Amino acid sequence: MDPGPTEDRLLYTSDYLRYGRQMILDGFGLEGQIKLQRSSAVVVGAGGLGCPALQYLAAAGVGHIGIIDHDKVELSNLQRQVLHSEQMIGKPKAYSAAEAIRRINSGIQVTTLTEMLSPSNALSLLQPYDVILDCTDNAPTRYLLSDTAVRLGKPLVSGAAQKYEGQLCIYNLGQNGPCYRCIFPKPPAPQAVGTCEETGILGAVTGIIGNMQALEAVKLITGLHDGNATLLLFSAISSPPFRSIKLRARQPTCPACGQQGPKPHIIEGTDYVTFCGGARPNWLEQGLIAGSPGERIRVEDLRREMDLQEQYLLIDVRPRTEFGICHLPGSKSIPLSELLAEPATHIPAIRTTKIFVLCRLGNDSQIAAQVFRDLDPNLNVRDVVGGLRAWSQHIDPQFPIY
Ligand SMILES: Nc1ncnc2c1ncn2[C@@H]1O[C@H](COP(=O)(O)OP(=O)(O)OP(=O)(O)O)[C@@H](O)[C@H]1O
Ligand SMILES: [Zn+2]
Repeated sequence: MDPGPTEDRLLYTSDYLRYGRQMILDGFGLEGQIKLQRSSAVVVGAGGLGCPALQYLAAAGVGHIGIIDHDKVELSNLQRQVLHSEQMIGKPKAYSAAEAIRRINSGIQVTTLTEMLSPSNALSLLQPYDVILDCTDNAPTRYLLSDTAVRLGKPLVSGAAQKYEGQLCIYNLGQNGPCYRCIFPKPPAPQAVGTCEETGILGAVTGIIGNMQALEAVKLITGLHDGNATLLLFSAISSPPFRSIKLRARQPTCPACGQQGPKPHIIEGTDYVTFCGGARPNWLEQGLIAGSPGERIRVEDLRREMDLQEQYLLIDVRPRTEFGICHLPGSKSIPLSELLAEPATHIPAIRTTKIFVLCRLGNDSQIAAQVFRDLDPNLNVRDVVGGLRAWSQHIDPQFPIY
């Protein structure tokens, strides 16, 4: 039985072995390990970025790790959210991640929170931690985290990843480091930011950024960080894949961290969703309610039309890559982007009695149907409500949802 640390043996005996490989590094040493052990870090979002970040923070021996995530594990998460497993589908991500990192390191304290971070709880939930990691996926939470980090005077290690690309930055670093608002004073339009579900993401890309978030946190805690704020840009398909931009200093006029000091009640008084342009539309629901009835067709009716053996044309307007994943038999691929670029070239091919336009969720198909109507008002065009997702839900459960 290891009696535990003493005055001249500051770690458990087994911890000298466990952490020896990093303790022998110049600039790290026993001192670095003790700093890690006495430190705390909170990871907001236990998804694609949060999982690898948590894995390395736990393995390195950060003494207290907080995990905040309100979501549950889904099958589509497992491609990149590497702490979760098939057995954990349906369970809260915070618990799943906590269990996984406790298996890696039983010597650390792990606190889980299954609440959504919001203006009313952010200060109290993040206050106990030395370093905050932003591993979330939406603009309102990014601004909220930044304002909270400024108010609490803590560094915010922020990661983002989409498609083949990633970004990494530490905000509110030291005395002069800018906050997220300094660099991005205006949020992007809600329709300009897609979720991983909409835009796609390669798992290893989130792995790279999430690992680097853990690395930056370890550097901050152990004093290895040089204190310079830079924005690191990564693209898996560019050469070279990494670029680094030196960030300007804190903006004197910034409402969060500027010279006037934070605007009073900036956290409590901000509706972050409205600030970021309002709630993102629920595309699926929107697809189910928009449009006039004569211009739309439900999947059940499409099925009947297809069975009638009459002439019809079924146009799938998803990108070709998605068409290549799965499509309905007999459907013709005309990607929306190609249709919008050169509408007229597609018109001769579609002079058929009935034209049905289809996409993944039922939104792009509405745009495409309108393009056809604008080209020729006599065309009998209807878009398929709810798209292929609805086809899978109501007609053919074997048709893949992705
Ligand atoms: N305000 C918030 N409070 C707590 N957790 C948050 C907040 N905003 C986002 N998250 C969490 O951040 C994580 C982001 O990870 P990621 O985008 O990889 O997962 P996802 O949302 O499950 O992905 P997908 O878009 O494929 O469904 C999610 O688990 C999400 O629940
Ligand atoms: Zn600022």
